[in-house]
Amino acid sequence: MTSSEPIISLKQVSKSFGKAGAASSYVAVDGLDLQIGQGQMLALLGKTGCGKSTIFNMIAGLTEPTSGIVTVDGRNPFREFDSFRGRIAIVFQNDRLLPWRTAIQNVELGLEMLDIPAEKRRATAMQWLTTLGLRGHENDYPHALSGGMRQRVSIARAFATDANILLCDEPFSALDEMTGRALRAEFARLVKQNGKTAVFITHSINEALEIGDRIVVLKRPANIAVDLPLTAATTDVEKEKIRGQIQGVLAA
Ligand SMILES: Nc1ncnc2c1ncn2[C@@H]1O[C@H](COP(=O)(O)OP(=O)(O)OP(=O)(O)O)[C@@H](O)[C@H]1O
Repeated sequence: MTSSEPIISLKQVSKSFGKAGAASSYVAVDGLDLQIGQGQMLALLGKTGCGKSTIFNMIAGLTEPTSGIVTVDGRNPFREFDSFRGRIAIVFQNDRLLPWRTAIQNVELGLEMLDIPAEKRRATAMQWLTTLGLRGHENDYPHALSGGMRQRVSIARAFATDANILLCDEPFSALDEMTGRALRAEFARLVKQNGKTAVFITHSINEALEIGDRIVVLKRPANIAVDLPLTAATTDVEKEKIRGQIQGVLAA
């Protein structure tokens, strides 16, 4: 696959909950066209309930669209769910670490599911914990770690599986401003350095402007309101214009 081909593709995708046409049927995603290129860092913004998580669930193959086509790497993530094992990692707002496992055992979890031998598991987990600045804390249990450290463990867990797609659901929003800012800058660097494709849901325009190289703002039901590319050459003045555009959509 060349870098110009989308690794994630949603074509005319709709998702309703409840029986189609019934009074209780609810349209969460409405004819969405979204192509995401390999190596892209896409920030997904939108008012609460506009369908962001539903989009993630369809990309991750956890739910099937009511109509339209979702492909990841050219394949159907719902119907071929098993073939995506270890290829897509999800990072949540809450670190979702298992409290009875140490930091390193939590990072090893995804590798255990992929049947990686114990020695290789340990080495890979340790390498990612070290990269995330947690060397010396590998045998700590989650309760002994700060919120920022726990989120570092969950990011190490996502990278350790070698998944080439990272779906991040507000991964830094539960952290204080300084911790969140430092971690997201590091996360963005690691995504680029390791050639991952990342889609992250955020409610923060600052966060989207800081680390996104594309910002998609959704209206409700989920469809694209604006689709804004950012490059290293995007100036602060242009970013302020983009901020205004996003605020306008979110206020509508
Ligand atoms: N399993 C479900 N059954 C019925 N309705 C659902 C289901 N999942 C989501 N919805 C509805 O679909 C809409 C979109 O939900 P979704 O969780 O995707 O939004 P979101 O943009 O991620 O919201 P938030 O920003 O609050 O996390 C909401 O109105 C929600 O109530």
